[in-house]
Amino acid sequence: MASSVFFTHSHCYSSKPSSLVFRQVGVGPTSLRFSSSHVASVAAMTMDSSAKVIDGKSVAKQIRDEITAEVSRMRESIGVIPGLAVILVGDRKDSATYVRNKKKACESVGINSLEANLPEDSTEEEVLNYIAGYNDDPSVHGILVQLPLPSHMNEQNILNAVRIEKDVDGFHPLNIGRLAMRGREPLFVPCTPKGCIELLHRYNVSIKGKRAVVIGRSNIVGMPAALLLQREDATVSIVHSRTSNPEEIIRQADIIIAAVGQANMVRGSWIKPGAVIIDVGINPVEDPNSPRGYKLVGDVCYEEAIRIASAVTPVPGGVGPMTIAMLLQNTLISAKRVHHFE
Ligand SMILES: NC(=O)C1=CN([C@@H]2O[C@H](COP(=O)(O)OP(=O)(O)OC[C@H]3O[C@@H](n4cnc5c(N)ncnc54)[C@H](OP(=O)(O)O)[C@@H]3O)[C@@H](O)[C@H]2O)C=CC1
Ligand SMILES: Nc1nc(=O)c2c([nH]1)NC[C@@H]1CN(c3ccc(C(=O)N[C@@H](CCC(=O)O)C(=O)O)cc3)C=[N+]21
Repeated sequence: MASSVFFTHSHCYSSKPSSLVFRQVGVGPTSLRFSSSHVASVAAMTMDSSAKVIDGKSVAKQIRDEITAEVSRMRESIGVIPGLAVILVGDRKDSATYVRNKKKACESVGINSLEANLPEDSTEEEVLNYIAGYNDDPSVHGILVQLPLPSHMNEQNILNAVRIEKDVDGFHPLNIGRLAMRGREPLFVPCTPKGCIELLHRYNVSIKGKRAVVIGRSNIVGMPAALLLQREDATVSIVHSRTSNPEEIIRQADIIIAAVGQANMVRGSWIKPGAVIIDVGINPVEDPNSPRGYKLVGDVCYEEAIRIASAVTPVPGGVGPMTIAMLLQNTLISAKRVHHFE
C-alpha cells in the first residue's frame, strides 16, 4: 500500500528513564549566550545536562516582521512591491502543501505571489516557457521551481534557465559556484542552509574555529550548508551514505547539521555533550494518535539529543519555517537590488 512506501517505521528509544525536570533556560552551564528575544521558554534537563530548544518558528516570525516593515518602506518610497513566482509541476501532495505555505507567507509580508500549476505530463519546453516569461517580467523578482520535478524532466536544464538575478532558491550553478569560491559572493544563498546559519547567529552560537559535521551532501541542503559553515571559519566534515565511520565523525562535532531524510537516525550516543544540533530532516512516521495518521520527525532522535546537546532544533518548528522566511528575504533582497533601494 502507498502508506507503507511513504512512511518509515522508526522509534526513538530513550536509553534513560524519562525523569525530566523543566526550568528556565539561560542559567545553565553552557557556552551559548541567548539574546533575550530568542530565549526559548523552557528546556528539558537531566541531573547533569541541559539543552535549549532552538525555536525556528518564533525566529521565522520575527524575520517575517522585519521583512513586512521593509516591504512597506519600499512600497511607500518607490512604489515597488517585490514579487515571487512559484512553478509547481504535477500533483504531489507534499509539494502542493509547501507551495501553498509559501504563498501564504508571501501574503503575510506583503510580497506579491504568482503561481503556475502545470500538469504532471507537461513537457520540459512548457516549463521552460513559463520560466522565460517570468525571467522577462519586471514585476517578478524571484522565481522558484518546486522540486522534485517529474522524472521525465531534466532538472539541470530547468534550473539553469532561471535568470541568476531571480534565482532566489540559489540553485543556479553560478550562484553555487560563487558560494564555493573564496572572495566571491553569490547573488543568493540557498534558503534552507541560510536558515540554518541564521538560527546559529540569532542564538549566538559561535562558528569560527568550531568542528562542524554536515550529514548529507545534496545540492539543495548538505553541500551548500557545508560551504556556508566553511565560509564562517568552521572546520567542516561531510558525512554521507558511503562514510565508513559516521558515528565516530559525528561524535567530534561541536555543531551538527543533519540533512539526510532518515527518521531519528542520529542517536544520543553519537552526540558530543554540549553540541548544537540543527535538524533539517522532515520525515513522516506513522502516528495513529494524529488526525493525519502520521507525524513529522527529524533525522535526529530528539528525545535523546535534548539530554546531551546544548541546543537542538525541533521538527516541526525548527528549520522548516526558517526556509520559508529566507525565501521571502531573498525575494526582498532581489527587489532591492534591481531597484537600487537601500
Ligand atoms: N526543513 C526544510 O526546509 C527542508 C527539509 N528537507 C529535508 O531534509 C532531508 C534531506 O533532504 P535532501 O538533502 O533534499 O535529501 P537527499 O535525499 O537529496 O540527500 C540525502 C543525503 O543524505 C545522505 N544519506 C542518506 N542516507 C544516509 C545515511 N544512512 N548515512 C549518512 N548519509 C546518508 C545521502 O548520501 P549520498 O549522497 O551518498 O546519497 C545524501 O547526500 C529530507 O528529510 C528532506 O525532507 C529538505 C529541504 C528543506
Ligand atoms: N525549489 C525548492 N525549494 C525548496 O526550498 C524546497 C523544494 N524545492 N522542495 C521541497 C523542499 C522542502 N522544503 C520545506 C520547506 C518548508 C518546510 C516547513 O515549513 N515545514 C514545517 C512543517 C510543515 C508541516 O507540518 O507539514 C516545519 O518544519 O515546521 C518543510 C520543507 C523546501 N523545499
